[in-house]
Amino acid sequence: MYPEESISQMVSDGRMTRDLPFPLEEIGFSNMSSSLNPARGDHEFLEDPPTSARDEHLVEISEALRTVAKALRRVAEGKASAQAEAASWKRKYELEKERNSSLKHQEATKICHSGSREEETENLRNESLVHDSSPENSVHCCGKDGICSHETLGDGAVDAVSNKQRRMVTRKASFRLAWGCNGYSSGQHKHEVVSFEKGNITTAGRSNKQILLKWESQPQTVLILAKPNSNSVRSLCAEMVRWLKDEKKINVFVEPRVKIELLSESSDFNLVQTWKNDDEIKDLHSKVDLVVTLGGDGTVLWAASMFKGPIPPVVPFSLGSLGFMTPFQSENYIEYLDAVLKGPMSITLRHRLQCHVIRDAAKDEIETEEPILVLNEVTIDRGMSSYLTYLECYCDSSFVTCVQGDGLILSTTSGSTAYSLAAGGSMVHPQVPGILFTPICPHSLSFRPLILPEYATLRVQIPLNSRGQAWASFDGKDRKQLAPGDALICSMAPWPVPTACQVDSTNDFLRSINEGLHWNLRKIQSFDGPRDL
Ligand SMILES: NC(=O)c1ccc[n+]([C@@H]2O[C@H](COP(=O)([O-])OP(=O)(O)OC[C@H]3O[C@@H](n4cnc5c(N)ncnc54)[C@H](O)[C@@H]3O)[C@@H](O)[C@H]2O)c1
Ligand SMILES: Nc1ncnc2c1ncn2[C@@H]1O[C@H](COP(=O)(O)OP(=O)(O)OP(=O)(O)O)[C@@H](O)[C@H]1O
Repeated sequence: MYPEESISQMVSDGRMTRDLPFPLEEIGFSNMSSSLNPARGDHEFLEDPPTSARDEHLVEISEALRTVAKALRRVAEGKASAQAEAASWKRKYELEKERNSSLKHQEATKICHSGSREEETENLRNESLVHDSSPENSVHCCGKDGICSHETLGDGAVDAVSNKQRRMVTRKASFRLAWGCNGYSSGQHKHEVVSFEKGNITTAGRSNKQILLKWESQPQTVLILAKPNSNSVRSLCAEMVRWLKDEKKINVFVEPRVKIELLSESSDFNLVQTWKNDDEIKDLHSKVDLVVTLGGDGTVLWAASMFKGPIPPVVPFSLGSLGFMTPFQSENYIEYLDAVLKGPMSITLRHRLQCHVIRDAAKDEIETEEPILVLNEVTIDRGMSSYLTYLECYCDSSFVTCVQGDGLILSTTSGSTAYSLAAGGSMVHPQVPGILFTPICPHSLSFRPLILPEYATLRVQIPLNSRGQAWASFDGKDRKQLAPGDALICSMAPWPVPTACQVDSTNDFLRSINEGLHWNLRKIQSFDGPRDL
């Protein structure tokens, strides 16, 4: 392929270096082509170098080129040993390049970095490779639709061949993480949770940090929602309205029923605001800074159900029997409300589920214009039917299972301590994002509850061959009949319910399960008895 007599010609016309697998300039043989002067007969050294070198540099070049030329000839002849030689030259080139690059950056790094020697070496190694112009590193990362791993890793392995304890550098393929949301690429908000360290995925921050709400301007308007038919609630409500108006100069909204009750007590409550129809309720979120609930968990659910979109922070006062979501004691309402109105306050962002019912008759059409939002759960059960429910369940496009039993609960983590708990589901901290999938009395020994990720979309289908109907209920209310062929679609809603904490999310949650549910209550075993010595 390369006849010996033509090598000098190939050097002078550039073919020799063009066909090399790497540029010789990069291992220190700079300006090789220009150093060779055919007119002077330099290229003739290649075949017959002089015993006394005219120029040290040219001797170096000629030796290198003779070796390469030999290797190339043998490669052309298909000899395995020549391939190994070429590979060894390539390897030398890579090591040389790495060394040069390290040396080049060392001075600069000495000035810029004050880290340890190991860190410096690691940084240099990474830096030299990141700045490599090879195709896999030339991809520009950190685009707007995701995050990239654009770092590389020195693996620290010892090069046994050279036996020089050189650390080999392996290249780690870069990649991009992108978050899809209903077909759209988005998720910049996820960047705080995931990062890359030397190309490896790590969690940089977690979402379990306590959330604080700080007012940027003074709250002006409070909506009070009160449990009906309770004398204690009625009298506390009247007292609270007076205090808010007289002491705090705050506008107060109450439900029309409550306004009538207040007015029957005194005309002083004339200035309390209310609404006339459901359309006005839709605008409440833009008028109200804070919602106060007086009742039990059901009143918190009631408050959440009034807001089909964004909902202002809720301060739940306990006037019920359990009060899992109502950490504030009504006796101390002045102290608590004072602190809340001043801020900052810890809040729990309680996720809600949004549900759509799709009728077989109107496939692909959503029955209600607005989704039904639930704070606790949506339940699909057998209602009055005496047959087993038969529900086909899908998570995104994957089949999950068939539920044959009394029904299925799709619950938020806030609802995990309500119906789902009674059906055998786990108790989950309300700040954990997820959807609980809990069967009700499944007629199967192996059916255990699941917790699915918060981004999942669940579909519960009543098969056409189901023997009975099913009923869906939303936070225990608004029952809807589902006929064979109908489906319920459920996913995380974009509007969580921010509820004020008495201490913080975790403290309030643990206090509720201990004091409300008497979780793991057991007498402590006495020391008085047999024990390890
Ligand atoms: N077998 C059961 O446990 C069962 C049956 C039906 C409904 N429920 C629950 O009742 C809820 C409706 O509540 P309601 O007050 O309108 O009805 P309700 O008056 O019948 O009260 C139900 C009970 O559930 C408690 N509860 C509600 N939400 C809770 C939560 N997130 N964590 C812990 N306990 C909670 C309430 O304090 C109350 O004691 C439904 O969302 C459902 O979760 C439970
Ligand atoms: N403002 C309201 N208007 C209409 N119904 C309400 C209102 N507040 C609460 N309810 C309903 O009243 C019922 C009981 O409310 P809640 O759970 O708050 O009281 P409770 O049953 O005494 O307390 P607990 O749930 O702690 O036992 C619930 O079904 C709830 O939906």
